[in-house]
Amino acid sequence: MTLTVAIDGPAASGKGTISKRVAAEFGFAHLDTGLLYRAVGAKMLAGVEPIEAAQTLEAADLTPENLRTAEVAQAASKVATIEQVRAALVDFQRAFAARAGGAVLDGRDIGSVICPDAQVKLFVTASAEVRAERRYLELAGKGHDVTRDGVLADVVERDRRDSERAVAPMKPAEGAVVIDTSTLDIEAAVARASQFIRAALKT
Ligand SMILES: Nc1ncnc2c1ncn2[C@@H]1O[C@H](COP(=O)(O)OP(=O)(O)O)[C@@H](O)[C@H]1O
Ligand SMILES: Nc1ccn([C@@H]2O[C@H](COP(=O)(O)OP(=O)(O)O)[C@@H](O)[C@H]2O)c(=O)n1
Repeated sequence: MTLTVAIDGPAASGKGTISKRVAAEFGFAHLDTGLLYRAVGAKMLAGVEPIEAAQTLEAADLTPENLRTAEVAQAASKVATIEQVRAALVDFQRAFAARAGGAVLDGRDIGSVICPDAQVKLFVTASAEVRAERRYLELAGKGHDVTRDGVLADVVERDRRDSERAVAPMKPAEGAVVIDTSTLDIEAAVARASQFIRAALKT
């Protein structure tokens, strides 16, 4: 069967972690759509015009390690406000979602715009302070030169830009279940998400 799981939510809420884990548990393919915007953002920082970058994006551009920096995240959220950038990425995401065997996509507009018919829609969130602390530990652990205040400011600024933009703003999709992970560890958050997928598989 073709089951689509849409997982949206703000920066560092844990949607990627949940997506990877449930994809492995249920044998679904996983697409981190944030990487598409990060790749376009990185190209803009390298001097390429963002719409052109989105229209010519290739698999080889999606190299997670150099894209997971605070600078690229900010650039991603800027290019993500451009309608033609978003439009250039729609077909790829929808084709991925329609894969036989099931797919999990995580991002900001998956349940609202990319896959409004997804059988499972989750909106994973947590307080800004909790999310910033998690992202700080992640980046500091990888040796990035970051401060707690700097990471919190980045997260708050991106959330504001992502939720206030005119095109495909971040928001819980109609029918989405909100999972607040502020007081949930990874195991508990994944268990919550799995429960909704299991229920959808039974229907
Ligand atoms: N429920 C949780 N409790 C504690 N840490 C978490 C939890 N979920 C995710 N993390 C950690 O927080 C960081 C950000 O998680 P990630 O899944 O990358 O978020 P997102 O995809 O929403 O940006 C990672 O280092 C991850 O291991
Ligand atoms: N479906 C998506 C995914 C990401 N994005 C944008 O891309 C940026 C980076 O996304 P991400 O998911 O990699 O960011 P994190 O939540 O991992 O910090 C976001 O701040 C959004 O501006 C989007 O607009 N739509």
